[in-house]
Amino acid sequence: MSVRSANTPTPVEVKTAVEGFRLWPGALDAAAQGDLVAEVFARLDDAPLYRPTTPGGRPFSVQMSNFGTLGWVSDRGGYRYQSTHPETGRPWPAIPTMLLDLWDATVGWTTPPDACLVNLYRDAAKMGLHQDKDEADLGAPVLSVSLGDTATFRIGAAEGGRTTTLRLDSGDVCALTGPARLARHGVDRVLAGSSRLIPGDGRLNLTLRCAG
Ligand SMILES: O=C(O)CCC(=O)C(=O)O
Ligand SMILES: [Fe+2]
Repeated sequence: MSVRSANTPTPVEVKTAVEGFRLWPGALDAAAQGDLVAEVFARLDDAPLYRPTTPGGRPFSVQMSNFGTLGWVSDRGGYRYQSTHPETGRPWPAIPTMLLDLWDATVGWTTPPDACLVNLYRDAAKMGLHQDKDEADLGAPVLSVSLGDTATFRIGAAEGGRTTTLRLDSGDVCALTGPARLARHGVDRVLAGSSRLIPGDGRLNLTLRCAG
């Protein structure tokens, strides 16, 4: 198990407008980060990254794919989870065991995740403020792993009010739990060149969810 302090994880409860945003700074050491990136890219041969469009028809700046029995997709038909890749029609590859172990070591939620969204931020890609609310059980946490370039992440209450900005560095793991499960959040920018971890550069974000 390559999760640092997996037996006694010590999350930091980050003070934001809403309680329940937890951060494990440096949860993955350099070796674990390298292993995970290799596992992810091997699976992306089967489930290639693609650029979804919003329901309004605008392409996302982030490239996406998924692992697990369900994957998050967006197109003119709306946001939803489905069991196959929209471009290849094939089932999504399995979630890497390392990520399932990380889920067990951190969020304290006994049901394993069935969905892992892969987000690749290259160039000026970013993600606008949104809520994660397409999952069947909105009580289950969302666990997010950051790899590669540092992100400027913003989080606020479910509706309106002030937002808090923090940096997510490579190897950091965070979770939306409890009242923060429906917090608005997004990535304002990615600091290009802050890491050399990702083949072709950029930032890789993996989010684990109980979708179905
Ligand atoms: O890239 C990130 O850190 C956030 C990703 C995210 O919010 C999402 O995929 O719903
Ligand atoms: Fe999100």
